[in-house]
Amino acid sequence: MALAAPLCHLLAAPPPSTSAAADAAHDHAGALAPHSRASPLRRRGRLFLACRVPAAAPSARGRGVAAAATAAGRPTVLVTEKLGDAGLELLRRFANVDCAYELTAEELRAKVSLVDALVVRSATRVTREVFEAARGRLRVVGRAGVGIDNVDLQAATEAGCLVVNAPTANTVAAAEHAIALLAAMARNVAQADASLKAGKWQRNKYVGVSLVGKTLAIMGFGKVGSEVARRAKGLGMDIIAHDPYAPVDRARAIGVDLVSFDEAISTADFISLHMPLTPSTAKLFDDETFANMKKGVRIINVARGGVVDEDALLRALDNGTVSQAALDVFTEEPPPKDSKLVHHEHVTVTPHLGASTSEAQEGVALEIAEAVLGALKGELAATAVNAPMVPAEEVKIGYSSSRDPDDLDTRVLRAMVTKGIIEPISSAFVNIVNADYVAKQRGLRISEERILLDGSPEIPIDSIQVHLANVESKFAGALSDEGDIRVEGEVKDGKPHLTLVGPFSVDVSLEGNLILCRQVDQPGIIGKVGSILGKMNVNVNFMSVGRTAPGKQAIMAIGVDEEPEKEALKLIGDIPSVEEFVFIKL
Ligand SMILES: NC(=O)c1ccc[n+]([C@@H]2O[C@H](COP(=O)([O-])OP(=O)(O)OC[C@H]3O[C@@H](n4cnc5c(N)ncnc54)[C@H](O)[C@@H]3O)[C@@H](O)[C@H]2O)c1
Ligand SMILES: O=C(O)[C@H](O)COP(=O)(O)O
Repeated sequence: MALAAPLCHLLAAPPPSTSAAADAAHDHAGALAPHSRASPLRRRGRLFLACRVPAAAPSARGRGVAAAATAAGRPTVLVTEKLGDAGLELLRRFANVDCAYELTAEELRAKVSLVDALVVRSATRVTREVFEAARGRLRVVGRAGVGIDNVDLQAATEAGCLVVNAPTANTVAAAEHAIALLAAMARNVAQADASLKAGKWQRNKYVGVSLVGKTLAIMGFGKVGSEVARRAKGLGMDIIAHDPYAPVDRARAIGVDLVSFDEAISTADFISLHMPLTPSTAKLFDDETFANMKKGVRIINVARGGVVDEDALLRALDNGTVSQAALDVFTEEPPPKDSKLVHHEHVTVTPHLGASTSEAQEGVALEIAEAVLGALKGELAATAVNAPMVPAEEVKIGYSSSRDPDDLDTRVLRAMVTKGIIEPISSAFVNIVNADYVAKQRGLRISEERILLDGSPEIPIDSIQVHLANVESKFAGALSDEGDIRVEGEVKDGKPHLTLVGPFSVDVSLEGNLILCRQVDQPGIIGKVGSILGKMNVNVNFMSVGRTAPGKQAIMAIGVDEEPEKEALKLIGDIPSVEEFVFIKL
């Protein structure tokens, strides 16, 4: 949001330097350091911030991307695996696209610092080292498919890089492949095909088993799992499913019973795996699990090789617990050439072809191209897998709006408030992706409140209030006696304006250079400050004055075109009635 970050930035004070960036901020502020005679400069206090925001205010991230795109030309997208033509064409309309397949890890690290987005499928390992090598430039990783186990999401989040996937376009393809493997395995299609091509005619050897009336357990009743269930029902199979997170109603609606893990594995004739690879599903199918299965069970895996302990599966095949397996995915891809599992006579294999239909690949490519381009434009991606979804707690942000609270997405605003608070006091780069993570890491916990107004729902947010405890302020005059800082702002003609600082009303455009000066209200101060700036060749582009009461405390907000010399700031500070001032570059 255009306003939230500058307002918070305005009030956050850099601590003693703890990093290179903080050092730089201090050095920069050396000539510009907050100055006060009357009170300690950095008082701890509470920040209360309220600002008005118009409907059309663009997101800060969006503006940043647009600005970057304008300054540096089109964004660059690196595509490291084969992508459908329609998706590539779409990407090429808005970005420079570098298709570089089969890169080594080293080559990927070398390229990634030169691109704004990276598009991968399952073969590219986007590791922490890749995000580190990107050195902050990489803004989006697009996974042209579902599984994101090849992307280090934690490292992406820490680097402020959004990860988006294409979760729906290959669902049917994967389900169809599971059914193809199920039928092929039951009827020994692959083995019989190889035998006949080798000149043999082995009708007795390849007697299969029927599917009708058999129990199929779907492990992971998500998009692919439920499509497999529908299709298998059509084959006359009885379907049970295990999924700790699947809604019972959805399963019931397609005639599937959700059962426990133990019941599923111990009663099924066929087991089809459709859960993601996560730390909790890794090697879920191990010796113990196989031992609890019905003797002679048949297993299909089009999910991820890593959910199965492949050595344990081999043992289960050898001892007859598992009579057949059909595998599209492997722990290591491609699997070693001499893999006993791949060469096992009771195992049917395909080289990770679940998503490989021309229809699915075109769909996935378009889905991911749209998501990546949207993310590069600063839009909130619906398929983001690491954007913050859960509000943090403690610092309180209130949004006054005429919109239904459910129709109010505040992630960008929350991120910008966090950015305004954290960036000036650290070397962190904060954006929509990592804001909650960085805030939590630094002990800044945020809660949000929506205040419903009577008005037009066309205007998403009318005002924002932020309560922030235990921040330090560069400008002690903004602190109330209770230790709160109150700031108000409003966006006028698309520009953020500061309208209140603590007890002082002002009207200041939050752009460019700003001197905030607190003094005792008396005639002549404006002239003195103006003449110092004039003598130093600093052009004043606006000035706004506010006071608590005649003759009491007053504030001057002065917009200046040039950054004043240290000497000019010192002279302002030396004016007897000036109690403190701060120079801010916005
Ligand atoms: N072989 C391929 O080419 C191919 C193609 C598409 C998808 N996939 C893989 O299939 C998997 C599923 O894809 P999807 O689109 O259905 O995803 P999905 O997110 O819609 O479904 C996954 C389901 O697994 C469930 N789950 C999570 N942990 C579980 C556990 N411990 N036990 C049981 N269920 C659990 C989730 O609740 C969810 O309902 C993914 O790993 C994906 O990568 C492979
Ligand atoms: O998770 C997926 O979408 C599938 O495993 C497909 O992977 P692929 O894009 O490498 O074919």
